[in-house]
Amino acid sequence: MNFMTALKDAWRRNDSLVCVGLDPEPGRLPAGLSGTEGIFTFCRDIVDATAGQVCAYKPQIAHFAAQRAEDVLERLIAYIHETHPGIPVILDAKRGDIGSTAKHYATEAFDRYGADAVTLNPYLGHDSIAPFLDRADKGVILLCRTSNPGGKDFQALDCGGQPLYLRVAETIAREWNGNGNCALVTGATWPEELGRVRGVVGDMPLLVPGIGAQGGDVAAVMANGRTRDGTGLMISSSRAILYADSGVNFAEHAHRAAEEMRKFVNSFRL
Ligand SMILES: O=C(O)c1cc(=O)[nH]c(=O)n1[C@@H]1O[C@H](COP(=O)(O)O)[C@@H](O)[C@H]1O
Repeated sequence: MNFMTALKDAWRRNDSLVCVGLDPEPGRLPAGLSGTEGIFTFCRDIVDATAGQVCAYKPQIAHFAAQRAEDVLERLIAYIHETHPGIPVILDAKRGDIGSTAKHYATEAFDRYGADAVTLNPYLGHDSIAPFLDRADKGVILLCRTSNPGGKDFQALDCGGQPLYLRVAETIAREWNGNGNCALVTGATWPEELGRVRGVVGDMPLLVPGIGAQGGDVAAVMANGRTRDGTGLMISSSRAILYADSGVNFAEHAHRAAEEMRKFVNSFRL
């Protein structure tokens, strides 16, 4: 199914703007789980426990690749599609390279891993993103104003009277979104900037990491980022949900943390 349609359906069906980030850390797996099989079991149990609470999942590729667990990532995404159909999977890979290489990254994300959307770095410009944009059924989620402290080093630089991140947002909304498959990353730690981005991109979906472990403010994100119909956001949290508890009942605690976050976000929806 088309990523944008699947996302809108999941917002409605699960009444949720919450995205759970799947960032397995070998040193934080619950007792009894280890190795690449432990990573699969951990992520699978988190997914099964939270599938009713989310609008998307976002596995982060380095957390798998660093453990030589790319095959686990492939299996996990296939598992999500089979067991919880209709929940879009965003591969967080932040790719960006010249066109001839980018086409292989597009094949990797969409055909090897079977992701519905991928995060990308727009720094190399339009031709580096074209192989992804051409996949009209897939989501192309571009870094705009990232959540980390150093995000401002380049993103806030003056670009003809406006910060670079706003110019990025405008260009993507006006010139790159011919297939209607673009979204932007705007960190929860910069809610005012997120509001400025919303002001120039209309109803384009925003992926908003930085809630939970990075201390982002849900109320401010909602006030500045939600669209008129109370959607438009994929508010992502990884560590605060995955590691809500390290005991044998980790999945139950993850369920509770995701449900609390869903309800808290929804309290600011309309
Ligand atoms: O693209 C991302 O997902 C991303 C962009 C950004 O600006 N900040 C950011 O933290 N992320 C990712 O979102 C996740 C945040 O994890 P937590 O801080 O544990 O919720 C990590 O996987 C990051 O790589």
